[in-house]
Amino acid sequence: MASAFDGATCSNNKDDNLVTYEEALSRIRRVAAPNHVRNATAVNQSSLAESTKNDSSWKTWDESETFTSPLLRAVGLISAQTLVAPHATPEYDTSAMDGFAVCSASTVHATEEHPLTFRVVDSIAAGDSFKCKLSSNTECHEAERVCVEIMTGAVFPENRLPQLDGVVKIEDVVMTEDYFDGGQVVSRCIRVSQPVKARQHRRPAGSDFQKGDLLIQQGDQVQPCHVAALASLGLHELCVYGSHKLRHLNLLNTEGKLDVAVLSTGSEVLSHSPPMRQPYAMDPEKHIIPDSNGPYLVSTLRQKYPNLAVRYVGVAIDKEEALLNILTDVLRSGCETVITSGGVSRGRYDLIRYVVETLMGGKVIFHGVKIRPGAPLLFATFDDDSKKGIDLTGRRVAFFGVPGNPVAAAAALQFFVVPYLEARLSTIAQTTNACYQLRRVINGPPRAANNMTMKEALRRKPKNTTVFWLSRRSASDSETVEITEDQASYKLSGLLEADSWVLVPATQTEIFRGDMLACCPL
Ligand SMILES: Nc1nc2c(c(=O)[nH]1)N[C@H]1C(S)=C(S)[C@@H](COP(=O)(O)OP(=O)(O)OC[C@H]3O[C@@H](n4cnc5c(N)ncnc54)[C@H](O)[C@@H]3O)O[C@H]1N2
Ligand code: MOO
Repeated sequence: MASAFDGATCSNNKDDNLVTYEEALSRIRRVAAPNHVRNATAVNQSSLAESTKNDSSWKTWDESETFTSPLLRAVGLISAQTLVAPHATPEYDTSAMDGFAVCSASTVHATEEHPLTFRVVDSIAAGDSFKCKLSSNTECHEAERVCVEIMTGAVFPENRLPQLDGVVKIEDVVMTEDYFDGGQVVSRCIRVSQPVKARQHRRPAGSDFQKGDLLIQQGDQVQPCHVAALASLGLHELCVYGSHKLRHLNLLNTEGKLDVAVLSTGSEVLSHSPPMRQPYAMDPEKHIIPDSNGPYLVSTLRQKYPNLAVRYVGVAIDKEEALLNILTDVLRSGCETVITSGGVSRGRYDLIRYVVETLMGGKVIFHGVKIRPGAPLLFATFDDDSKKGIDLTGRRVAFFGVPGNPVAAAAALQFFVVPYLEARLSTIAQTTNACYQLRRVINGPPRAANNMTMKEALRRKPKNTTVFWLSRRSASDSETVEITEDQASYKLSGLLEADSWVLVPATQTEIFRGDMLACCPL
């Protein structure tokens, strides 16, 4: 099969194909329009009554009893334990971008007119440990003019080539390949035409959680952000208050139907469901990270839409065939919406678009949005008339390929998947007279998006880009919100700090104290 990375040179198509947030939303709403309604998913009044009954029972937990709940079932319950991070994350320094690790000091004289050439000596995928192909007597100065291809999330080659301290993005280099007569590639080089800053695009070990950081406190009501944080540290269960009877209350009656399937992707990612653990993870040489996106996406959707059947499918490795097989099975299983996380940016193993579009005949509606975080988002559809047709029995399936970084995945869920599902559910309700309960009420009525006053001025933001900031509503003034400190799209600690998102439109470049901005709860 052709690789998504074929071609001797890499074009610099940067942001050319990105759509605006507004355009992306309008395309999403068009896909959710009434002519593609599957009646079978409509929920009738009696199941609504059933789930409402369950909701009220949730409030009657008994503090004299506790039980151990699987994390994915613990949302809404009250934690009976205080848990802290058992170790730091990331465990190693990792790359924030798909590109090339270079010695930043050796790039200071790089210019457009005089680009510097670096020989690519190896490639590190996320999860891989670095086995340098250079001979053991390679001198440091030689290492300054070599580079290592590195993927987002891959560990820096610190042990063997510590000089390679920063990363230049793949779209910021020109790649060349030299061939033998027989057409075989003998060496690959990159040309760098601007200086790389020391430690550029590098995520330091321990910059998300430090060992001992608080994850959840006894008495906290468990939220999806707790699920993500605990899952990212390899925790699968939580002791919660209540009787064992509660264990079954959040298993809603969705038997026989599947509306949303959630699949995480990445060879470095370890499935949250123990039976699905891939053999890859058993290799002690690999740098494995636990899946936190799958648990976050599933628990958020189950919390928001208790009447939808949301299934965690597990993890697929970054191989075309593995992705094709598992996605084909998912489509055949009758779902209406598929959400994958990871594999949509520019790395050698970012195969989602290739598999969806080229191997499965999906129609790409957009790939790349002028937003932060979450820019590489992919939205596609599958219809019965797709060229590589899998029989969808009349369904149109919406496909969201959300980016792998956890905060980017959370933003994509909130600002793209949720509007799609809301449009879809109201469409179904209108056309079938079915009644949907859109949100579970745990603590009072659903918290809607509204305008909030900014507590502080905000640094400049990129032009022409819509930004979703994690924020916290003021404890003393319910109309005021502030942007939380130290946000980055790989930091789950940022999600734990926040309780809402603030949306800064593309047209606004500066935010002053007292400005009003749209804010919606996490
Ligand atoms: N050269 C470029 N590199 C990257 C760009 C870019 O524009 N040019 N965009 C960056 C942005 S923005 C994002 S967001 C990420 C998205 O990348 P992918 O969707 O391809 O995701 P991966 O590379 O597979 O993973 C990214 C990151 O997230 C971690 N990850 C993935 N899945 C999970 C999971 N289920 N649970 C927890 N963490 C997960 C993964 O290990 C990586 O660290 O691309 C940037 N790169
Ligand atoms: O890590 Mo990326 O910035 O979506 O947002």
